[in-house]
Amino acid sequence: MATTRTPLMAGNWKMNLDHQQAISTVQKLSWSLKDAKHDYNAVEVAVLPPFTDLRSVQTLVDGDKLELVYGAQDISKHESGAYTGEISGAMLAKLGCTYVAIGHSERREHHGESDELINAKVRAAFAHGLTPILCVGEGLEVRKAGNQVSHTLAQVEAALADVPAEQIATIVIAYEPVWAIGTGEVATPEDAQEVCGAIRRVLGELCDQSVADGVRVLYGGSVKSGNVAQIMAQPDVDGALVGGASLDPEEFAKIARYQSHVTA
Ligand SMILES: O=C[C@H](O)COP(=O)(O)O
Repeated sequence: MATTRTPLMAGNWKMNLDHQQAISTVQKLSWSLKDAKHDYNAVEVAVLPPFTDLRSVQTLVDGDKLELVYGAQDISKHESGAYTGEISGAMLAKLGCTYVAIGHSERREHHGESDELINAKVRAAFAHGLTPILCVGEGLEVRKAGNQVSHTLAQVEAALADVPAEQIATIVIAYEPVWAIGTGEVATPEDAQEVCGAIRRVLGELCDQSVADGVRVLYGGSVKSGNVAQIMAQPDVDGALVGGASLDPEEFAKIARYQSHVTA
């Protein structure tokens, strides 16, 4: 079935760059993309800075009328109140966020986030008009046992429990094998396709195939300008969630311009 899915390149800065560095990084990124005459309608570009940078990024994006979009790296499941350190969906929406990453493996591992909590966060994001970038993926032991597909699909199903099909239709899912994150060990294009294709199949079972065919499934894990084109050539990979390489605006611009590597 011919389905148009606009690729998304999202840069997850993790706990890097203060609010001044954020401004200069976004400026350099937008200049690089402008110099390359980047078509944002053809490949959407997003950055996910730390919470403390969001107001600065919002001011720059609004002031300079930049076409790139931005989001947060996490969200509270709560609406408001006595939850010290938490950031609500309403706060993120007020800052003009488009996206919010939910369930990143670093939050699952270092902050004990359960599938139940991740499901609550997905529902909180939708309640405030934010688009979740739901992160899923297996660790090395699961991969070695050959259980990467069943493990990842179980995460997807748990995160989307009781989420209506019309919301699932707008979600972004990022498949990030944990063993490939920040290690330089990128999954092969075939590895990425195996799991991304399986994610689309399970979305078809949860909703229907026309919904599944419209959902963007990203790959994340040691993506760089030198390997992005091969990964993007896979039929069920619709973009990348980029960590370390997104801190270098020129490198991230090259990743967003992956099509130029193909035609170069
Ligand atoms: O959110 C991004 C992923 O964790 C990938 O990080 P990485 O590109 O540094 O491997």
